[in-house]
Amino acid sequence: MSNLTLVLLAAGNSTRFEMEVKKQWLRIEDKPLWYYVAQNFEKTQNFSKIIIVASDEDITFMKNYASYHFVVGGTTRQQSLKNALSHVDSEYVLVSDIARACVSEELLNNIIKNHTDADCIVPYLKATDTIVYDNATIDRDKVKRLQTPQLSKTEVLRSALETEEEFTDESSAIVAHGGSRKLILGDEQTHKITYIEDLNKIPCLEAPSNDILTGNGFDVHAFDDKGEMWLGGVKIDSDFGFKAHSDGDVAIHSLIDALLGAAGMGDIGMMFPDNDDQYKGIDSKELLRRVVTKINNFGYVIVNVDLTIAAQKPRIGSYKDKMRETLASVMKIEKSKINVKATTTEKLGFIGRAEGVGVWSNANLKYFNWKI
Ligand SMILES: C[C@@](CO)(OP(=O)(O)O)[C@H](O)COP(=O)(O)OP(=O)(O)OC[C@H]1O[C@@H](n2ccc(N)nc2=O)[C@H](O)[C@@H]1O
Repeated sequence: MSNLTLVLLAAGNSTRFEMEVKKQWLRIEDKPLWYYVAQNFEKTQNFSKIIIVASDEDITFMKNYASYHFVVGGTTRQQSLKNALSHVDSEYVLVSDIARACVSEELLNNIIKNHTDADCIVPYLKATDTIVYDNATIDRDKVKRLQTPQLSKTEVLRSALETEEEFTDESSAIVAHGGSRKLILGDEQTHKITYIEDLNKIPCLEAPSNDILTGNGFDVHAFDDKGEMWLGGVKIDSDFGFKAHSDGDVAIHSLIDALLGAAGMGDIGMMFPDNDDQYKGIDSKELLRRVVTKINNFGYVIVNVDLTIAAQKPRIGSYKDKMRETLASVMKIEKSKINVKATTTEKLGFIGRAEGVGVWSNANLKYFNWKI
């Protein structure tokens, strides 16, 4: 059906999911959930356009995976949908939530088959439990639990959403606006992922892959004949510091690049530009904290990290343990997963001439394992 646009809503902040990882970034094998869902739809239908609605930050990373049409979401599902609709120019639009991860080809074809029968085609499930509404038992045979995807006439949906009233699905807005709705039997497996325990109720989702993702980082800072020296998150007893925009902790900068590298998220300067005043003099442990939060939100878990600090001075042997403790606390991992090495360069090169310090780092990540 070539006059049909797919809109996938993935801008939710997963508040009820109550996990560090945002549900759209859970891995199915090695694919983020949003990508897994989009590819499944793409396999079953020839859409005129596929629009993914997500946050700015997510879109930056999503572009690593695919060249779909990305639209920044709004503060509510309805606003996100309106943002998407401004990019829809096909006669019909199919709207689904990424959280409904397992939409069968049969259900999708059945929705499409009925697309001319009403302004909105909606899958529903019957209510099998006794239903009490506002303390009164009601006739459960009249209760319909609506699901997505829902297929709407684009113009009908667009005008139905020109309202301040918030609706949790397209068909309710359309019916409230005087439009028609056709209900077709839905599918239990199109269950919406709202809580972490929902994941084990959905048979189509494969566990995350056991891949280990490796990244490396390298950074250098020249000595400054003034200021404090911070290295590995620890204050070094020294009468000289590093030339830098931040606190100059070259070990943490190298470690950040290794973490971002393993996650495929670019480098430290992209995330914290060294000409941005907000980072002037910043404690690099705060930068590391933000990077760890981001990689956890995007579905990664730190396995281990290893740093090599190349410096003719200062001697850091007595600081290593404190560095490991400090970094473990910031990264929320065991101290045993952090190794800090030090070496001179036998007086060779700029490091050997004690002009500055260079640090190499490696980091290993794995995917957050939700399939327990
Ligand atoms: C921590 C921060 C923030 O305060 O500054 P410092 O305290 O080190 O100065 C920065 O994140 C520290 O970023 P870092 O990446 O080490 O700085 P630079 O080496 O100057 O690179 C800055 C940006 O320029 C880009 N870059 C660098 C070298 C190059 N030949 N081409 C580039 O395009 C890099 O991708 C990086 O994103």
